[in-house]
Amino acid sequence: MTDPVKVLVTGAAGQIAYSLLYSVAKGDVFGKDTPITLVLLDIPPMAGVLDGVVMEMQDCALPLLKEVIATTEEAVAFDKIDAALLVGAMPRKEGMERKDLLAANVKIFKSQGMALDKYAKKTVKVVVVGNPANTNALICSKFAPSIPPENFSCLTRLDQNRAQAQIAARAGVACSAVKNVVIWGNHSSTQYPDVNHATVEINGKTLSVFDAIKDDSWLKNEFIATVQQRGAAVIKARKLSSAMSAAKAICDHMRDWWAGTPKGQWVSMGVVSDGSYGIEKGLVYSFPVEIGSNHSYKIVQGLPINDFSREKMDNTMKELIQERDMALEACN
Ligand SMILES: NC(=O)c1ccc[n+]([C@@H]2O[C@H](COP(=O)([O-])OP(=O)(O)OC[C@H]3O[C@@H](n4cnc5c(N)ncnc54)[C@H](O)[C@@H]3O)[C@@H](O)[C@H]2O)c1
Ligand SMILES: O=C(O)CC[C@H](O)C(=O)O
Repeated sequence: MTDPVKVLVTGAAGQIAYSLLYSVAKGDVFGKDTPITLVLLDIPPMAGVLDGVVMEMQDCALPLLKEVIATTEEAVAFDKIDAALLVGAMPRKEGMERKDLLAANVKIFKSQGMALDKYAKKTVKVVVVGNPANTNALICSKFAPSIPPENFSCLTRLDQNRAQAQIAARAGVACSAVKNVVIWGNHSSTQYPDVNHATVEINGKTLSVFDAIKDDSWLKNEFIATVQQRGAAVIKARKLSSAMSAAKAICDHMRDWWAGTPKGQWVSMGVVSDGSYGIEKGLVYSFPVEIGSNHSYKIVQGLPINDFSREKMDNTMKELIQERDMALEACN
């Protein structure tokens, strides 16, 4: 067995963490033979709940789980970590836009960026889940200047999974038959789920999504709106934001980052823009990425972008520029 991977989960007393911790600790993310040290961070009023979570982790009797460290102090939480799953933040309530959370949540990510800079390994891989996830990741990276910007990401895999599932249901196939759906931009209602480069396998034949679905109007309207509004629909129905599906998506995101993507397939991650596809440099924008075996990703290059896509990609970029400016103001 290899050395344990030290994994921090913030918001560890919250609802996403309750679904997430078990999957991480049983080997779904870092490999079935990789021992795990789990670090759980939450705020002091949640210390009692955190104790209960630790008891349950112990009671799962998981062979890969070497140690659980529960804390309410960032200096302890971020110490020499290999991976950070930054979930802890306020969730949106019905009627709020995700950017309404910005002022409250961005300060958490400034503080955690500084803690990453000071205490974490320089190779740490960070996924920001707390909303507004893209802008929180940007702030986190900005306040951790000693860690390479490419080590920061935000979660848009939930949007990818939602898009894939919608296409699969419409085509009457399993989700695994749908490949290379792209989520561009912000994890918000301006995101652009793009199926122009995606394929569906039906009866052994690989078809474009447009040929498989044969309903361009649905693909250009209802499909996009459903994916963009899915988070809000879940909040309306559950009176709580998505948790089980979010936890699954966090596992998918970090597993692929750790182990790499299959040849010819890409996944969507919010990453720091290098200017690809005309997206302003420095924004944390969701792109299609291919990931190698050494935990390093490349933004997929050269995808043809039609006018319909261009408008939607620019629209979600504009929202991210506004969020960035508001966040920087809130941090000062
Ligand atoms: N990017 C995505 O796809 C996605 C999907 C679902 C939810 N989310 C977001 O994830 C976040 C968490 O959602 P949830 O449903 O688990 O919320 P929750 O309220 O159930 O749990 C959040 C936890 O974070 C803790 N917390 C608050 N401030 C903290 C801090 N400074 N350090 C550590 N912990 C802190 C809270 O005490 C709480 O226990 C929300 O912002 C939500 O909007 C993002
Ligand atoms: O705030 C929301 O829209 C819901 C939480 C989450 O971002 C999601 O997509 O389910």
